[in-house]
Amino acid sequence: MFMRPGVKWLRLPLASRIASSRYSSTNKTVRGSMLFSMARFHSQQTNRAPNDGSKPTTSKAKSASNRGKVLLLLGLLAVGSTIVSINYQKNDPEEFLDEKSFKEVDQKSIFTPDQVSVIFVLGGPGSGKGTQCAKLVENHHFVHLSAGDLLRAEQAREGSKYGSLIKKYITEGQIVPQEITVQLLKQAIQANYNEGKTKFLVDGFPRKMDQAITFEKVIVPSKFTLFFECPEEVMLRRLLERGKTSGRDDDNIGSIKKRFKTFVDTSMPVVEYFEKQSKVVKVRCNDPIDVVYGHVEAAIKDKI
Ligand SMILES: Nc1ncnc2c1ncn2[C@@H]1O[C@H](COP(=O)(O)OP(=O)(O)OP(=O)(O)O)[C@@H](O)[C@H]1O
Ligand SMILES: O=c1ccn([C@@H]2O[C@H](COP(=O)(O)O)[C@@H](O)[C@H]2O)c(=O)[nH]1
Repeated sequence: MFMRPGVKWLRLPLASRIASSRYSSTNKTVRGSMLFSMARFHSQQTNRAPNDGSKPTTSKAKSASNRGKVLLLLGLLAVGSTIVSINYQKNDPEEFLDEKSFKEVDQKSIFTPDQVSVIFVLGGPGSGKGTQCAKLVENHHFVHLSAGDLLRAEQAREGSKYGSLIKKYITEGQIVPQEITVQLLKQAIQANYNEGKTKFLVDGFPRKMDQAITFEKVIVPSKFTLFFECPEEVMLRRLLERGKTSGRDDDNIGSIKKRFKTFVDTSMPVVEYFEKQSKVVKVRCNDPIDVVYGHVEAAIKDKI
């Protein structure tokens, strides 16, 4: 019900998808121009007089008409091939970015990494992201932006046209369409930046490949990702405990199971994507809160 187009395609390794799509498109373009060259070559060949001194055997008119047909055929093939090439070029991650402004190829990010530093904080539901971010804020004066908190605030905001949609996605453990979340983050970062704040922990985001690509393209490339590794049974225990008082729509066993599945299927590919860029710092989170914080400090001390 909440599946969006392109999900299957996104399951393939990103690098190979980009590579294969670019390879195909380049090949098709090359093939298109090769056909034009072949047509030109054919035309040159048929216009040349035989070099044995004999007269051409066919009439001028017939030969011109045949040449015309061949050129037309080759021209059509070239045009068709170019169209195929353009369609191949569409088949890259940006195909899944729904909002026009997010698709603009030449769009520069609003901030450079020198102006604004963003650390993504990822980990399974209940792994302790929010808890550890609070400690980092105390000690390093980061601005903590939790994508989940921003969505819940938008859901609760009077007059929000997205309220019921957000509630549905959150209860189902699904990822809210990126346009909403990226926009909320963009506004929050911009507002803080206007007040002179430049260091951000973006918690629980990006949860899906399209978000990762859009955020880095439209707002700012991330510095690195802090990733909390935690066994599922530990996270389950913590969330059920939190659910006794949190009042969250998704801290119940039904939603928690769905969130775990979404985490594995949809969010882990994001971690793998950044890992390939050597931009992931992993922290073991199955220890008491202060011990985990010790791991966090040790892991990031040379990176902030
Ligand atoms: N190291 C820890 N040991 C025991 N309990 C913890 C630990 N870290 C966090 N908790 C508790 O587990 C619950 C979940 O923690 P927290 O809200 O920080 O996780 P989260 O990763 O931000 O979750 P979500 O993604 O669902 O928002 C909280 O009740 C918190 O107090
Ligand atoms: O980028 C995001 C982040 C979160 N969501 C939705 O919110 C809930 C709760 O997130 P927490 O980080 O656990 O507070 C999550 O399960 C998603 O449904 C999102 O859609 N996109």
